Amino acid sequence: MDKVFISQLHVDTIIGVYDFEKETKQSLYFDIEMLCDIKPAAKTDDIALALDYAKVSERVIAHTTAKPVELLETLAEQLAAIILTEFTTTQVTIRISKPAAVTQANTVGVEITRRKAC
Ligand SMILES: Nc1nc2c(c(=O)[nH]1)N=C([C@H](O)[C@@H](O)CO)CN2
Repeated sequence: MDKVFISQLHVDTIIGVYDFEKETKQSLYFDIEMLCDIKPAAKTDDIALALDYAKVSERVIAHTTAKPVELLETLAEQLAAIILTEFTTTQVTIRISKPAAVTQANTVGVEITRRKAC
């Protein structure tokens, strides 16, 4: 199966468990892989038949900045459900990195893979 991907999409937003995290935006980075068949788009050279990574990126930014949540897990599950519902992909993998969360680490985060229900 083919993939459309988004690498290191940067979004500043309110996210976190602790009180101090509810006042200042922090950086998140998203890596997203979406399984799909790219042949219809390739054959026709038509963006309407493509899984549009720009539209997915806009949707991820809009949702991530709309309503704060505490856990990266919550955000990852919400975004996976949105992408599987609104875009023509059968499986999505979302990795969210929060580099400022643990000073001793380069970055930390979560990764999930979810499939469209049959
Ligand atoms: N598995 C997770 N662990 C932690 C999260 C999280 O979202 N998922 N969040 C925090 C805090 O918000 C942290 O980022 C503050 O340093 C801690 N652990």
